[in-house]
Amino acid sequence: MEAIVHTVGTKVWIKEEKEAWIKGEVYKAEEEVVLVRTEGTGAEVKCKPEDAPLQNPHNNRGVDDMTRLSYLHEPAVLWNLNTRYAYDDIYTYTGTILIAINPFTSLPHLYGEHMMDQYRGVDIGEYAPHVYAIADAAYRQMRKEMKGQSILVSGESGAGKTETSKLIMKYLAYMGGYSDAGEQTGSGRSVEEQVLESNPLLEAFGNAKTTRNNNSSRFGKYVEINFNDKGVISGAAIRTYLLERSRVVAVNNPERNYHIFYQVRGFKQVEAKYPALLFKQQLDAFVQKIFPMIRDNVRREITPMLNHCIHTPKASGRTATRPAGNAPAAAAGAAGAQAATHKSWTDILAVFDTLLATVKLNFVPKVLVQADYEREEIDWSYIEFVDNQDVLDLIEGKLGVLDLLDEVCRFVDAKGKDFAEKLYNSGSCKDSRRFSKPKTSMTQFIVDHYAGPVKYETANFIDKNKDFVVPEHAALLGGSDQAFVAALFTESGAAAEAAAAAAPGRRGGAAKGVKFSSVGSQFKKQLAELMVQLHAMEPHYIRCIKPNESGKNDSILLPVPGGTDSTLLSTW
Ligand SMILES: Nc1ncnc2c1ncn2[C@@H]1O[C@H](COP(=O)(O)OP(=O)(O)OP(=O)(O)O)[C@@H](O)[C@H]1O
Repeated sequence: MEAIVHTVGTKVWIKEEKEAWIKGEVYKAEEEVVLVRTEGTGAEVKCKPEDAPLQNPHNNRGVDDMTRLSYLHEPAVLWNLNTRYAYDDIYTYTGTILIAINPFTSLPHLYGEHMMDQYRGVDIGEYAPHVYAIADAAYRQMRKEMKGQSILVSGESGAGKTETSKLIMKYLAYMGGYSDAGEQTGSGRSVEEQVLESNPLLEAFGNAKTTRNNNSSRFGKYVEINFNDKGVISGAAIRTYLLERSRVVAVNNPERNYHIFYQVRGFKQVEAKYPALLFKQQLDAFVQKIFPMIRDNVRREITPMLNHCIHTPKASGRTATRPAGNAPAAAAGAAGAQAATHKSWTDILAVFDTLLATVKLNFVPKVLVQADYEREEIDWSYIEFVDNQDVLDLIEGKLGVLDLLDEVCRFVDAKGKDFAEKLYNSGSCKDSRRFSKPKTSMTQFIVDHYAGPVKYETANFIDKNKDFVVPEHAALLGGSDQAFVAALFTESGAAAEAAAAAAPGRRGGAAKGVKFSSVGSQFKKQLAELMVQLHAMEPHYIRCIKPNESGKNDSILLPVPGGTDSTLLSTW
């Protein structure tokens, strides 16, 4: 860090309660202390020189690469992003990392073929920062070095990851299009068409309105696009991570269930009200129209299930397991008909998972199948991350938070407080400097993440971690006259696994040799797998930022001085 030199007249930043940082000018400077007059209010502030970071030379539009800032510190970064955002310059580089600030409004001048053309083959930095520039750099590097590239898109919920990923996919489809891959997949549609068409399908079954985002993806996504040696798309695969399945049966107002329920219900309402309008159109045709990529046989099996879900009588009373809103209430089933209810739920869960898997299978070219087999051979031993290691140890290490959660989940009557107690008493947690117990609570715990401490409420952890099907349900579905449903619970052996997994819990303790399936353990495995893949590729980074909580294209919400919000309460 360069020495901070303050003299009379030096332009600086001063921390302020409401605005986070305001501009000021030094009017008296001593070795240990400076006196600053703030801009606008004219307030006089006395502080240490290091608490008055220097302003960068005047520039009304900010800089498009933050490594060009003479002074790189929090107020400089915030000011730069804020200034650019005011001009709808939502993209900014920090070296080769792209920062993308959600505009919360359509900016058509930024996208489309004419813009793709502009960024084609052009080095990063030559034109204004753009997501196309990152996609282009990855594409060109792949061709030049003949090496796999990855683009990591990160950010909090509602920051714009999904939209950014779609823009990348469009760009890559544009660059690597015109293949004859339709023949290859046997679907009559080219791979790039299928890649793009997969988005509405995945969003229908995997996205829902939450308090943070009206179109929140409730699963992680890894999209793999393969190119041949001519740079033409030859195949694609989508791997999904941890779909939030509990949402299907339990949603809290004002959140909603998965979009598909509302889409199909909308169709049914129109059909009921205007039968003449729809004429001979059926739900099946509707599903085919909006999701052309679902194979005919799968669609024919899924459609009646969706129909059945929509028509299951409304649940009464059991709000805890009842989705909010009318449409998905059908998914909760009738309270009086418990078996039917469970059938509905598990049907839907099966549909969800299978649809996501179907999208994947539709794309998979033979090379990838082999890669999948090879994947099974990978040794999932611990992968070392240099950064953040102690938090990772705490969460996914031996006898860490996830291990202990699995232990507790093996007992049928376990409650959140039992889990909390286990954490408080376990050496691996209580001895970690990243772990603490809130003084007054017996159900919460705090993890000190790199961005600050987060308080977790354990109440829902147990239910959300269980990932097995009750044996009766597995048996019921395995015997279904719907071949599609039956196959899910017989061919894959899921029924046997589910029965085994559920058995110990039902006896009130863990049995020897039983394969226990939990969301936490899957998470660990999938993450390890992802890291192996990413390590083999050249990474590119895009950091998405949600500028404010209102979801409006007005301002960047500046952080309040004092750092992170230590009272944030998270549930899993
Ligand atoms: N580049 C963009 N242009 C216009 N609107 C955008 C853009 N990026 C994001 N948005 C808007 O912000 C909303 C939220 O973005 P998005 O769904 O991509 O967030 P996310 O990071 O994927 O969130 P989650 O983690 O909850 O899935 C979008 O539905 C869209 O309205």
